[in-house]
Amino acid sequence: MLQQHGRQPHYVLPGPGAIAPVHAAIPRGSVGGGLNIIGSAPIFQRLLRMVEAVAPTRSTVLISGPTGSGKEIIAQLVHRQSGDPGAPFVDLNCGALPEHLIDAELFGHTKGAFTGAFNSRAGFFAQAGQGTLFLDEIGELPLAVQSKLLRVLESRCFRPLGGGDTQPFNGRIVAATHCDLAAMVQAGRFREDLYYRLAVVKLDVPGLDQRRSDVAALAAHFASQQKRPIRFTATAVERLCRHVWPGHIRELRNLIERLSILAESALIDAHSLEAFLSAGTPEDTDHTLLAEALMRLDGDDKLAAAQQLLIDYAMRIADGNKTIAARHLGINRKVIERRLHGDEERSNFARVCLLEGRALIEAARFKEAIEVLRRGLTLLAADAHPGTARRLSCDLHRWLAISHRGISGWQSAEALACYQQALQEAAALGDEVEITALRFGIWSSQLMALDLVAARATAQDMLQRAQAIGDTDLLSQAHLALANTLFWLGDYRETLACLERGHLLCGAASTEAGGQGLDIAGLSATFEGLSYFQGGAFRRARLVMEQLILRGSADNPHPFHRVIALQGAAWLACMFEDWARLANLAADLKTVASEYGYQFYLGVGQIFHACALAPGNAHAQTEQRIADGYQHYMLCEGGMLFHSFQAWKRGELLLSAGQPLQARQLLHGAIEMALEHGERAYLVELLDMHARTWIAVGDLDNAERELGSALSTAKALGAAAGSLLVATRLAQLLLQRGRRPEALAHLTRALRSVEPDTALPRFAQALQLQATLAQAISMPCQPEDTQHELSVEPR
Ligand SMILES: Nc1ncnc2c1ncn2[C@@H]1O[C@H](COP(=O)(O)OP(=O)(O)OP(=O)(O)O)[C@@H](O)[C@H]1O
Repeated sequence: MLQQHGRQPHYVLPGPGAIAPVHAAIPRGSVGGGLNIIGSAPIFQRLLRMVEAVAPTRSTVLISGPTGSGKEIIAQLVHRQSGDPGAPFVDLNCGALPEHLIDAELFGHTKGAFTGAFNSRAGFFAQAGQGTLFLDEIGELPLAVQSKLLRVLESRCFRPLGGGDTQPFNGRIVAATHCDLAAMVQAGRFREDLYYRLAVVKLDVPGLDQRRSDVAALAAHFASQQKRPIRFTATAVERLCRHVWPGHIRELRNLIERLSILAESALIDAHSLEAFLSAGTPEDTDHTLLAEALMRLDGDDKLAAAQQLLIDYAMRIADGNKTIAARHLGINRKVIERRLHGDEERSNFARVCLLEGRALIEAARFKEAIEVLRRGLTLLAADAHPGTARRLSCDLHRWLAISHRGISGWQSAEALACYQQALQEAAALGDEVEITALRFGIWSSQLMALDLVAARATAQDMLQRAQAIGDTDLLSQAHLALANTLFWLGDYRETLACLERGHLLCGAASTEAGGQGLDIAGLSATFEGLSYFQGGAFRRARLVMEQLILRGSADNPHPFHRVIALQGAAWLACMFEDWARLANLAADLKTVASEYGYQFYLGVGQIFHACALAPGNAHAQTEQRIADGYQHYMLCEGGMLFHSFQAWKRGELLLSAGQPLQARQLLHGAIEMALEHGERAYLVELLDMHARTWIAVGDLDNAERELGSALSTAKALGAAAGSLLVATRLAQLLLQRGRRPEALAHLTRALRSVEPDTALPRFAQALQLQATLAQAISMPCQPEDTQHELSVEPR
């Protein structure tokens, strides 16, 4: 966003009117600091000599002079001729900051100092360091802030909002004003003590009317800077020198810019100059054509639209200077102010809505966030500044998408529509960071639709963009997206490697929600733990589960983080077949999810709760509960993720309930779907369960064949936990068929590839079977041989 306040535009940070510092690093000893300051009039030369004398001292300086006369350029000169011109020059227009933000901008704030302070931020005093803090339009500073500024000048230290240590201020203050500060003191609108503190040295910049002899040189200087340089005839120069310049040097500079763009000839004579000097008299304009053009303006109220058009135009040619714009329009400055104020008000309210919405999302109050963010969008609809509106609209849509996703799951149609709208705005703004962040939303929809190939491509693209930008948050999000996708693709080893590359392994991940309203740390831990488990690193998987249980406890004040952690912990408890623990975790998950309206996670809770009843209380109704949880809550808008997991568990329940044919039918469909989509995360478990349906009906040949192919699949995927499951089943079958040595070989190999964990039923069972087999064929087993293959160590 560019902001023009009667000076060269400065880049403005995406906050309400905050002006980013301009850091001037000037080579020592450059004459005039390389600023190209023009002026040989005696009054101006006197000013330059004063600057030269005062600059090397650390004295506070007050610069006064009419708008556009060159106060800022003189402030820069003071800085550049000071002892340390390489230090920062921080430029702050006091009139451009909303009153409620001035404190935070000046003094900085700590994280959480106020609603919306998601991070701590250095203020302008801190940014100025040993350099210069230029306080332009100091007369606009509210009285309350004046006393705080006075305290800094007196004590030479300041304290950021929200606490923190007092910090020293070692820089220099240069203030400027076009107001008569002494008169303001008389009127009680400016603190007298502050006035004297600031005006230690006072520099008066003369208006152009006091240095007419410089007009020709200034005109030539600006003319030479134009893309199409122009020249003046002698009479034209003489006309320029006679002209009255209420906007002073800025007005002269703007006129020359206009001439360079619009004048027919590059040589300006007095005649062509006159038309530009008396701008605004449309004698030659065809009034009908003009009126017709105005009638075509957008909106119902053409009068208001025409007025806005004129004000925008006047502001543009006056370089943002309201006084000059008002003069161009022949109206009072207040009319312009009121008009602009209306637009700014709306933008500011929309911005407040954005901040409020974000705070509500942070507190996981998604429903309320949606209301507030929508209100912000309504306010924006009438905004007159397309750039500002677009940025705000993009932000509002992104956070709306996140809120919808929080409630209805990642495949929510509303969320998708909001992401798409935000992406359009970001593309129009050419904002690469935003475009990258928004790809996260697109990735999540692809993931939920089980379009894993596309999801992996999007995550990789996001990662490349994030690396090019070098943004830490984006890098974490991209690594999480890729790791998550790799897990579902069944590549557990790469999942862990990706989490490690993104510094997301347990303990390393930040506890922040991240820019996507997510719990990056909780989700990373979940996929880390699950990958360890599938890879047979049971000890490490248990450690992660314990951490997730802690994170999901009632001590965690953030409900959304709790839900994510409870989901991860329950998922792992389910894998470890720790039914008592799973029952508690699933119950907590359901309670928090229903209290805060997280439909998706309510479904997850219901599935895990049903799983916890297995295997003792298994019956067909329990299977129906899982199906319900999946259908009603998780499949919102057609999402299919989690499909293989729930089918595996439902198959198991149907089998335990004595319905092998139904189980086989269900599992068959699930295997087909998993193969079609490349969703291999639970493929081995599905194949194992499918083989069990053959055992249940006594068809051991088919069962043996299928267990053999399940074992090969597990090996190919590096699914050591799956191998153990299948090898045990195969060994039981082979034992039944009298092929003990073969059975023992399978079992020993599978046990070697996992970390020992006697609390895990499938491990204990395998170990016991191995002992039985070894004894039966009189061959001692060697459990101490066990070793596993995963190499990534936990943090
Ligand atoms: N002596 C000079 N030589 C060359 N250019 C100048 C000179 N003085 C001012 N200018 C140019 O004129 C324009 C207006 O100057 P500047 O912004 O410093 O005015 P100002 O008095 O600070 O304005 P405001 O009252 O809005 O703060 C700038 O583009 C600046 O570079």
